[in-house]
Amino acid sequence: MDPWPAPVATGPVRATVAVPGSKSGTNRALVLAAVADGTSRLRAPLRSRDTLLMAGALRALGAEVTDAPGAPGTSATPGEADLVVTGPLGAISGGAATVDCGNAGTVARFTPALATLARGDVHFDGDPRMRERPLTPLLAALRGLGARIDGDLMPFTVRGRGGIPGGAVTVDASTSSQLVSGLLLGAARFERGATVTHAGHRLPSGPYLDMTVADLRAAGVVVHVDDPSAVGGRGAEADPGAAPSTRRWRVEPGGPQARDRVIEPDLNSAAAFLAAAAATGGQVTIPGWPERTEQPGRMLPDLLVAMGCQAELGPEGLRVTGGGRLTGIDVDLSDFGEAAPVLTGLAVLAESPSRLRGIAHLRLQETDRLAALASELGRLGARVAVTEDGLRIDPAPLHGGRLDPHADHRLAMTFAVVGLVVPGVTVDDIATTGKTVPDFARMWTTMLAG
Ligand SMILES: O=C(O)C1=C[C@@H](OP(=O)(O)O)[C@@H](O)[C@H](O)C1
Ligand SMILES: C=C(OP(=O)(O)O)C(=O)O
Repeated sequence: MDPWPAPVATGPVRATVAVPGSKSGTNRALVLAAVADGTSRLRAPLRSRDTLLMAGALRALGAEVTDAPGAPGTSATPGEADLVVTGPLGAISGGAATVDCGNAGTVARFTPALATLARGDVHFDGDPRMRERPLTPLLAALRGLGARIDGDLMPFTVRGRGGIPGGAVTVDASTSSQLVSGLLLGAARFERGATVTHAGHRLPSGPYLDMTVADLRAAGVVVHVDDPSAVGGRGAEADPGAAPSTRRWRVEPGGPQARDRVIEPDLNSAAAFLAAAAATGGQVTIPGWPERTEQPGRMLPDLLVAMGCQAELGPEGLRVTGGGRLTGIDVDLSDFGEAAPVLTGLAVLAESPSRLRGIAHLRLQETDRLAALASELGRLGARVAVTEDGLRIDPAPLHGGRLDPHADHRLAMTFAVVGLVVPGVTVDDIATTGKTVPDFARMWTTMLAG
């Protein structure tokens, strides 16, 4: 396929952009609904590669997942249908099932625990990259809770026996918070629930663990969380002198209950559109921006303000106004690594250097994000250096070039942002954005048309 010519903004971008639902919210809600006894409804869910893969996985495991007309006004995307889920999963047809995880970390890490509840063999596989992403600590922990699993990495097979005893287990989630979420989300269906202790040198993406706990509690599951300040920091990067981070969760057996919930807009998906305002000195409004949320994207307004923008949350949503000049930032993104690509895109346009820290785990995501950002933006003349735990970006004059997003949705969106102000940027495989933002290219053109 021909590369996508990133459109150049002819002036400051001014637009209101309704972004689709949260990937993390949709996939947690799907999992909890599939494990619950009864029928749940998700309003304004995300329909993208990652959530369709999740729906497919849950169907394979015996849940019913169907589309139903949505109530007007609930979705940022007009006409978007609800998802109706009937659980509990467990009955798999023919005694065996296959789960395709694609390159969705949430599918690969959240569904193996559910497969232990089914009766039969469940084979897991995914994109070539998913075979390289961390899973071993999760599979070892599930074995510790009583599961039978063949394999330590993808592909692997869970030999489901209709349930597992559960109990206490320790897992090193330094490479991904999803390794803990994947244990907690199924644990209420284990006979004795689960007590999960993280022991490792860091725990990235902490807000996603808070989201997991909040969603479990909202579905009626009893979860106890040890005070993180009492047991060590979280998000702290590996430092030989630092105390290892420890955190513990206890999920009691029982539940979750079926429920009806509205999925928030995906604040990570909003990032590229807000960055368009920052890059061009324009103004972009995201309707439906929540006043309170577990999504780490709540940090975006402050990050953009630190780079020279104004941000205001009002009745129309979050409005970000670019200041015309961008300043570099020095920030620890261990809680919010997903912001790193787009912030790097802005940092290469900034007048002063930037330092993004606390994101060593990005090496293990959709691609090695640190290496790919440095090499691809380097093709435009940008000075992006990989450090032990992140990136250092120094100002440099930029020119056009052809960029490969390495099958990473956030890299593709980042390159679109840079292309707004650097003529001659083309992006291979812009459709890779469909992992979380279906129709990104059309949304981008519509934004530019105001
Ligand atoms: O639990 C979740 O929904 C997510 C957790 C994070 O993963 P890591 O902990 O691997 O960073 C995040 O990057 C991912 O996009 C979504
Ligand atoms: C890291 C990400 O995804 P995944 O859920 O596949 O880990 C992401 O969306 O930035």
